[in-house]
Amino acid sequence: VHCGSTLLQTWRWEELGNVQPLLWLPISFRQPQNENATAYLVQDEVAPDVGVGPCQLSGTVHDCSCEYAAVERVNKEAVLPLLRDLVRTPFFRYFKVNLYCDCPFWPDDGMCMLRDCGVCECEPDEVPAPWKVADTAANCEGTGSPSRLEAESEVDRSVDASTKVHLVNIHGWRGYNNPWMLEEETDSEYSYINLLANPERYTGYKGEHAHRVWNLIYSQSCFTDITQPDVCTERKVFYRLISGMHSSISAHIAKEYLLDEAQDVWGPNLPLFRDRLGNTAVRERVENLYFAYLFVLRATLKAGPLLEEIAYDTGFPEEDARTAELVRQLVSSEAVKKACPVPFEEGRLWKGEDGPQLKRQLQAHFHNITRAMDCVGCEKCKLWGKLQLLGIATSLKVLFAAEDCGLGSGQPQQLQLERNEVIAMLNLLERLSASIEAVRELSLQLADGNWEQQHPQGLGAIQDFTHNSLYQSL
Ligand SMILES: Cc1cc2nc3c(=O)[nH]c(=O)nc-3n(C[C@H](O)[C@H](O)[C@H](O)COP(=O)(O)OP(=O)(O)OC[C@H]3O[C@@H](n4cnc5c(N)ncnc54)[C@H](O)[C@@H]3O)c2cc1C
Repeated sequence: VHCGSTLLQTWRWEELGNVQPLLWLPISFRQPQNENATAYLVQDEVAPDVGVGPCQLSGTVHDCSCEYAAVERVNKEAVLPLLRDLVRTPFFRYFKVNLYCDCPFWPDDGMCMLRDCGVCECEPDEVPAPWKVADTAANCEGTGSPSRLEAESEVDRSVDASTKVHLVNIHGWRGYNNPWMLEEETDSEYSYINLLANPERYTGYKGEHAHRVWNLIYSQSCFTDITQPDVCTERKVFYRLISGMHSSISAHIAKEYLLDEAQDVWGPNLPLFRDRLGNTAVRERVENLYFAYLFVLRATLKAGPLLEEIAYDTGFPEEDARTAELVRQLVSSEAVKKACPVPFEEGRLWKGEDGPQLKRQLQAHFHNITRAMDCVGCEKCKLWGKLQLLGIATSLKVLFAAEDCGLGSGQPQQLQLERNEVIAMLNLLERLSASIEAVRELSLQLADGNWEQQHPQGLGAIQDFTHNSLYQSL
C-alpha cells in the first residue's frame, strides 16, 4: 500500500489470493495528518495471467543498475522539479535549429504548407544579446569547417577572469565535432526558437505521413533483427534510445491532447495512453523510456564538472546565476546519487574487436535518422525531433568522448561542448523526465476505473482533429 509516494505496507502476490486482476485498488484510508488520504494497493511484482493493465514495472531497469521504483521516486521528487525550472531559464529556453531543409528520401508531398504555421520563431531582439554577438563573430570567421573549428575552440574555451568556461561557439546548430551528427552543410541556416512558446504536445500529425517517417527510422538495417537474442549490446542500446524517445513523444501527446478544439481544452487522453503505452503488450516501450532517461541522466552527470563551470551568459546576471545554481543542484544531487549511483555503465560498450567499426556503422545510421527529421511534416514535431536527436547525439558524445576525441592521437582529450548541445541534452532530459512522470500519473488514472465512464466509446469519444485548421492554430 502506498499513500502518495510513501510505501506503507507490502504483501507478496500469492498472499493476495483472488484480488487479481485489479492492479490498482484505491482504498479509503484515514491518517491523523490527512483525513481523506487515499492509498493504492499496487502490484509490485509481475503477476501471472493479469492481462492488459496499466504498465507496472518492477525490478531493475535492464542494462542499468537502478530499480524502476527508485527511478520513479527520485525523478518525481528531485530531478523533474529542477529540470522544469531549468528549461524555463533564458539560457535553456532558446534553441537554434534549421527547420527548412528538404526531405532527402522522398519528394515533397503537400505537407509543406504546414511549414509556416507550426512554429513561431524568435524576434531578433528576443535572442540573448551575447549570443548574437557570438553568432556574428562565428559567421564572419567561416561556416564551420572542421579545421576552422579546431582553431576556434582554442579561443572559445579560454577561461575568463571569473574562471568560467566559455562554450565553443560555431556557426550552425548541430553541435561541435559531434561524430553522431552530420557535418554542417554549407547552406547551414538556422533560427532561434523559444521552446516555451512552442511546447511539445498533440499536434494532429499522424497517419501515413507520420508512419512513413517512423518506418524509415525503424527500417535502418541495424534495427531489423533487434529482437533476436544474439544482437550485440551496442545495437540494443541504440534501438532503446530511439524507441525511448518515441515513447516520450507518445507520452506527451497522451498527456497534452486537444480534447475540445472549439473550447481549446487540453488534457490527458487516457484511451490513447492505454493504446500506446498503458498496456502490457507495449510494456517494452515504457522500459525503453526509462532506459533512455537513465542514459541521458548518466551523460549529464558525467558532463557535470564541465556543466558546473560553464558561463551561462544571456546578459541577465541574476537569471544566469540561478541557471548555474540549478545546474549545480542537478549534477550534484545527493538524492540521485543515493537512488541511482551509476545510471548506466558506458565503459562496457565498443570493447569487442569490431568495436570501432560498429561505432562508425551506428553513427552512419544515426546520421540517416537525423536526415529523416527533415521529412517530418509538422513544424513543431520537427523542432522537438531535431532537438531530441541532438540531445541523444550529445549524450553519446559525452559518454564516449574520451575515446572518440583521442582517436588517432592516442591521447584522450577534454570534452568540449557547443551551447546548442548543452541546451538540447538538458531539454531532452527534461522531456524524458516529464514523460516518466506522465506515465506514472496516467497509469494511476487509467487504473482508477472511472475513466471509461467518462469516455464510454474509448478513443472514438475524443474528437480526432486531423484537419489543417488544427495545424494552423498550433
Ligand atoms: C520525429 C517525430 C516527432 C513527432 N512529434 C509529434 C508531436 O510533437 N505531437 C504529435 O501530435 N505528433 C507527433 N508525431 C506523430 C506521432 O509520433 C505519431 O506518429 C502519431 O501520433 C500517430 O501515432 P500511432 O499510434 O499511429 O503510432 P506511431 O507513434 O506513429 O508509431 C508507429 C509504429 O511504430 C511502432 N512504435 C510505436 N511506439 C514505439 C516505441 N516507443 N518504440 C518502438 N516502436 C514503436 C509501432 O509499431 C507503431 O505502430 C511525431 C512524429 C515524428 C516522426
